[in-house]
Formats: sequence, C-alpha cells, structure tokens
Amino acid sequence: MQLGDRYLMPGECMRINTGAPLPPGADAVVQVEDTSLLREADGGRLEVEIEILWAPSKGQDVRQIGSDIALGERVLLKGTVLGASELGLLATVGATCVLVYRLPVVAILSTGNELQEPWAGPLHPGCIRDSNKTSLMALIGNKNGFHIVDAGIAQDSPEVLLPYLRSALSSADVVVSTGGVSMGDRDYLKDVLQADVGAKIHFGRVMMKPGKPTTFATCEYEGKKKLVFGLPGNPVSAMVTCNLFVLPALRKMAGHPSPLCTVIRALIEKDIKLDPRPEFHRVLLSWKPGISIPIARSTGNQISSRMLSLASANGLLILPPRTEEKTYLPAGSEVDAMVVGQL
Ligand SMILES: Nc1nc2c(c(=O)[nH]1)N[C@H]1C(S)=C(S)[C@@H](COP(=O)(O)OP(=O)(O)OC[C@H]3O[C@@H](n4cnc5c(N)ncnc54)[C@H](O)[C@@H]3O)O[C@H]1N2
Ligand code: MOO
Repeated sequence: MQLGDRYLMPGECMRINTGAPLPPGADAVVQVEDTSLLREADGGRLEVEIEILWAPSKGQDVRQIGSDIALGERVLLKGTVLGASELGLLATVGATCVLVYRLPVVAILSTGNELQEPWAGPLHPGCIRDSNKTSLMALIGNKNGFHIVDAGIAQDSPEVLLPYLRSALSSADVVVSTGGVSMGDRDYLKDVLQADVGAKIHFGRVMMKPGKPTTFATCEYEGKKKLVFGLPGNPVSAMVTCNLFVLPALRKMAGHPSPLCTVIRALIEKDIKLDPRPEFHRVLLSWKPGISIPIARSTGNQISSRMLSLASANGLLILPPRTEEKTYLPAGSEVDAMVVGQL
C-alpha cells in the first residue's frame, strides 16, 4: 500500500520512515523494533500481519505540524548573530536572502625598521621577525571572522609611513597598526595621522598594563569615516589591546548585540603582586573537581614582549592598581577574568 492510497482503518498500520508524513487515519507511530512480523506474502515482499509488542498511546512518536516552528512564529530577532544554528534555521524556512550588517574590512599594518618578514631567512643584525601581523591577522580574521588586508611593514619615517597608511585607509574601514606610538624619536604614527591624514586622536595613552601607548583615531578618508587603532609594538601589548579595544569595536560595527568580551569570576592560585597600573594578567583558567569557580594560574613572567605568556592563556585577570594599603592579592582571591580563549 502506498502513502495516501487510502484511509487506515482501526487494526491497520503502514510501514513509514522517520520524518515521513503520517498516513491518513493513523494516530500513532510504533518503532519497528517494538513489533514482530507474524505473516508475510509474495515471497517476503509483503508484510500482511504484525504484532505490536507494547500497546501504543494516541499521538505516540508523532511530531505535530508546527511543533518545530509554529505558523507565523518569528524564527530570528533583528540583531541576532548568524551562527551555525541560525543559518540552519534560515535554510529551513528558505530565507536565502536576508538583510545583514556588512562586516568591516580591517587593514593590519606593522611598523618598525627592525622588522623582517617571518619567511625572509636568517635575521639581520639588530632585526626581529614581525610577529604582530601574523598574530593579529589570526585573531581578527581566522578566529573572529572579519575581513582582513595585509597592509605590509612600514619603515619608521613619516615619508614611508604615510603612503602605507594611505593605502591601508583606502582598502579598509579600520586600520590596526602596531608600533611607533610611544615616546621614542622614531614614533611617528600620531604625528602622521594628525598632520598628514587630518585624523582626530581620541586617546593616545591608557592607564593600563600592558598597552599604555594605545592610540585611537578617526578620520574622513576618500569620503568615508575610518577608524585607526595604533596598538603598541610589544607583541603581548598588541594582542591584549586588540582583545580589549579592537574586537569590541569591530563587533559593534558588525551589529553584534553584545560586543564586549565575556568576563567571569575566578580564584587566583597564588599570590599576585599588583602593578601601579591596572593590569591584564595572562592566566590559564581551569576547573577543579568540586569547585564551581575556575582557578586562574598565572602564565609566568608578564613582560609585554613575552608572547609565551599569552600562548597558553585563555584568560586575562583584570587586576586593580597597587595602592599603599594593597600591594598584592593573596592566593584564593576572587577577581574578574576576561575570557580570551577556549575554556
Ligand atoms: N619613554 C617612554 N618609552 C616607552 C614608553 C613610555 O611611556 N615612555 N612606553 C613603553 C611601553 S609601555 C610600550 S608598550 C612600548 C610601545 O612602544 P611602541 O608602540 O612605540 O612600539 P615600538 O617601540 O615600535 O616597539 C616596541 C617593541 O615591540 C617590538 N615590535 C614592534 N613591532 C613588532 C612586530 N610587528 N612584531 C614583533 N615585535 C614588534 C619592537 O621591536 C620593540 O621591541 O614603548 C615603551 N617605551
Ligand atoms: O604598556 Mo607596554 O604595553 O606594557 O609594554
């Protein structure tokens, strides 16, 4: 008998697969393993009589029409981030064309005479490999899904920096540079931004560790508003300030309803000395059996050049500045921790 051939009468049943429509007249589904075949015909091709081993109840294993999505039900709210499940929902209802925020394009620029491309062979005297661009491209692009442009490595001179900056501004909505924002005599970024690009510097120093020289500017370029984040050159400082300033701004531009990083409470494993600046201390957060709050283990020496302090970290403890009365936090203290990696 084919589905829809005729109405099922009491005492009759039909074999169907999961998800198939219910034959007219049927009001319950019994799993095949709860039946036993009593009689067959046509050399086993026809099932004539079965026994149902457990009495079914009405409506058993039947998904009512509208039980997943009711008629007229709203499947997504405006401002929802389209993750895997949300995209699947849109596919389910055939909504293949939806209005979305355009993701910002981010140009990433390294600055410094001492920088060599990581693939450029052995280091020349006095040089180091540019690691910031790789880290930031991975964090902003691969991990957070924004469009990125490699804006190169600019030498520390206004004449070289300006064309790099112009090209970055032209190709992106947001420019993220590293280096050249502190007090050195070759730190030209702020000057070039103000004098040559007409940018407004909103802030150029922040009371935090790491990240003191973090700079934020906006400008009008080729008729469009652009954002410029001048992050410190120290590799840890660049990554921490990217998490703190750049990613929330990008999420906001992309219409994210909650652009800030997730902050949870954690217990510090050992005493931590406080710094005169509020500090973002790199830690590994993990849970011990029977304790519901995570334990924060410091990743060791916190100097802002030491990427090893960040490589294994999944959290940044938000530590208060040192005062005369409070110079350290004792082991077991509960503090806020920003989540920056897989927990
Ligand atoms: N007189 C002062 N000097 C410094 C201050 C200050 O307040 N007064 N602040 C210090 C702090 S804190 C930081 S952080 C650094 C940041 O300075 P810049 O942002 O101008 O960065 P650079 O001097 O260009 O570089 C610092 C450090 O990082 C290395 N670096 C730079 N770019 C990269 C890269 N792409 N990949 C890997 N490493 C990079 C660079 O070689 C330097 O060693 O200023 C302090 N000084
Ligand atoms: O503020 Mo800097 O980023 O500590 O080294």
